[in-house]
Amino acid sequence: MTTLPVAGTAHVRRAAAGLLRAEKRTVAAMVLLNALAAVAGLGGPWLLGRIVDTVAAGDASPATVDRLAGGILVCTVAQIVLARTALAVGYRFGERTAARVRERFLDRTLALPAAVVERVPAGDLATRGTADVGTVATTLRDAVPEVLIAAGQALFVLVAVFVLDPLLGAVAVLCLAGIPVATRWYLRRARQAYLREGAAGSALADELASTIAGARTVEAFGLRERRVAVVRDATTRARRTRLRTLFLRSVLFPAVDVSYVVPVVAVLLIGGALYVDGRLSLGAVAASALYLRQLAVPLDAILIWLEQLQSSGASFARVEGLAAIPAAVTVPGPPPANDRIEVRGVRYAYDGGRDVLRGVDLTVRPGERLAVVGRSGAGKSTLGRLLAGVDRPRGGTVTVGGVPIADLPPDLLRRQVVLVSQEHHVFRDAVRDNLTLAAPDATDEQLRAALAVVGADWVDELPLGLDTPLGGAGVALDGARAQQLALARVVLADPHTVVLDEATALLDPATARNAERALAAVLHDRTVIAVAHRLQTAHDADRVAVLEAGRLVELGTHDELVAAGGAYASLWRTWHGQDRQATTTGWRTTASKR
Ligand SMILES: Nc1ncnc2c1ncn2[C@@H]1O[C@H](COP(=O)(O)OP(=O)(O)OP(=O)(O)O)[C@@H](O)[C@H]1O
Repeated sequence: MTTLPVAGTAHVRRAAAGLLRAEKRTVAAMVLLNALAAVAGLGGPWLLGRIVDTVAAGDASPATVDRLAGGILVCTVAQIVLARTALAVGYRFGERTAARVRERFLDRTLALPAAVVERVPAGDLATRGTADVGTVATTLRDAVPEVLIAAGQALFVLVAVFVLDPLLGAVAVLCLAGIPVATRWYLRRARQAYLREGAAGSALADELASTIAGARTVEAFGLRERRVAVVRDATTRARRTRLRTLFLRSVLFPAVDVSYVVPVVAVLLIGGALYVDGRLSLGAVAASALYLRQLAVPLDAILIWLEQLQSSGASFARVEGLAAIPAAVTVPGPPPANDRIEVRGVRYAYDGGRDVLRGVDLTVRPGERLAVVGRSGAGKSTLGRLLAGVDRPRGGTVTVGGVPIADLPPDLLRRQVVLVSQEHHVFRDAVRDNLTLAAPDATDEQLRAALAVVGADWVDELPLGLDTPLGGAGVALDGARAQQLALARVVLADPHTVVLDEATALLDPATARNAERALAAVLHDRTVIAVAHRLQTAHDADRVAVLEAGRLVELGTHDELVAAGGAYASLWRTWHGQDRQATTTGWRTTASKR
C-alpha cells in the first residue's frame, strides 16, 4: 500500500508565506493595530515611574499624581481597545485562511489520480482531511493572531527597557537567554515527535476503520483476538508518541517559567545599586521592573501557542503533502476519431514493483464481445483498468480513436469507456444526484428511462421518488439495488465500450440472475470487454484474449483456441471438468453488434 507524502520544511514555509500574502491587507492592519496597542501598553509603567520620581522628589501635588494616574487609565483603556480590535481582525484573517486551506485540500484530494486514492490507507487521507486540517484551521484562527500580537508586545517592552537604561536593557536580554536555549532544545525535537504522533494517530484510525469495515469477516473467521492485538499495538504506539511530546512540553514549560523571574530579580538588584549610586532614578528602576514583569504575559502566550504551532506545523506538512502527488492530468486535445481501442506494448507495475503486464498488444474491434481470461494473477483486472482509463500504463499506449484513454477529461472518458466492477458506491445524496453524476444534464424522463432499462422500478415506490435521500440517515440500498443504480449510471453515460470485472461476483445466485438480466440490457449495442472468471463467458464471446504472467499468449474465437490445444484449451478442459453447470453470462441473450 502506498503512503501519502509529507511536505518538507521549505515547502511548508513557502505555503505559509503564500497564505499570508493572500491576505496582505488584513495582515498589515493586524500588525499596525498591534503596534499601536503595544505602544499604548508602554504608557502605564512609564507614567507609574513618573509618579514614583515625583513623589520621591517630594514635589508631588495631588493634582499632578491624579493627572499621571488618569494617563495610566487612558493608556490601559486604549491598549485594551486596540488589542481587541487587532484580535478581531486577526480572527477574520484566520477564518478566511483556514477556509482557503480546507478548499485547497479538498481540491487536491479530488484531483488525486483514482489509482492513488485506491492505494493509500483510507485512514491517513481521512485524518489529514479532518484532524490535520482542523488543527491548522484552529492555529490560523487563534494562534497566528495571538502570537503576532504577543511578539509585538514583547519587542516593544524590551525596547522600552533599553530606552529607560541601556545597561538594564542589556541585563534583561542576557537574563532571558534561558528561554531561547530551552525553546531551541524543544523545537529540535518537536517536529519529528509531532509528525510521529500524527502518523501513529492515522495508523490507529486506519486499523480501527479496517476492523469495523471487515467486522463480518472478523466474526466469520474468528479473527477477533488478532484484530484486538493489532489495534492494541497501534494504540500502544500512539500512546508512546503522545508521551514523547508530553515529555518535551514538561521540560520546556518549567525552564521557561524560571527564566521569566531571573531578569526581574537582576534588574531590581542592579537597578537598586545604580539608584544608590545616584546614576538612575527610582522611577526608572520601578518602570523597568514593571516592564519585565509585563514581559511574562506575551512570552507566556507565545510559548503556549508554540506547542500548537509545532503540532500544526506537522499537520500542515501532512496537509501540504498532497501537493507532491501529481494530479490526474487530463490533456485537452482532439476527441477520439472513432471507437477503436488499441493497446500497444503496454507495461504496468504497481508502486514501482515488478511488471505485472509485460508488453501487451491488442486491438478491440468496435461492437465485439471480447473475453479476457487467464489464471489468477495473470493481469486480467489490471488490463481491464488500463482499458477503462482508470490507470495509466508505465510503458506503451492504450488509445481510443487514436487518443490516450487516460488523458481524456472525465466527461469525455465516461462517454467512451466505463468500468463496471463489483464495487457500487452509493453516495449519501438523493437518487437523482446519484444518477446525474454520469450525465449532469439528464432530465427526469431520461433518469427514469435509464432506471427502467435496469429494472429499478423500486425507485417509484420510494417516499420521495428521485428526491429520496440514500445512505446514512436516508434509505439504505442492498447490493443488488446499488448495482442497479451503478448500471443506470452506465446507461446515462452511454459509453460505446463497457469493461466488466466481476460485476456480479458479490451477489447471491438469485440476485445475480436478475442483475445479469439488467446487465444484458445495459450491454446491448455496446462493445464489451469482460474479465472472465468463468469460462462460460469466454465460450459465449466473439473472441478470447488469453493472458499468462502479464503477456497476451493467445487471441481468437473459443473454437479456434480449443482446436489450437494451447493455454486456453488447457484452461477450458480444467474448467469444463469442474464448473460446467455455470450459468448465463448476461450477454448471450440480448447481445447485438453495432
Ligand atoms: N493494488 C495492487 N497492488 C499491488 N499489486 C497488485 C495490485 N493489484 C494487483 N496486483 C498484482 O498484480 C498482478 C496482476 O493482478 P490482477 O488482479 O490484474 O490479476 P488477475 O488476472 O485479474 O487475477 P484474479 O483473477 O485473481 O483477479 C498480481 O500479481 C497481483 O498480485
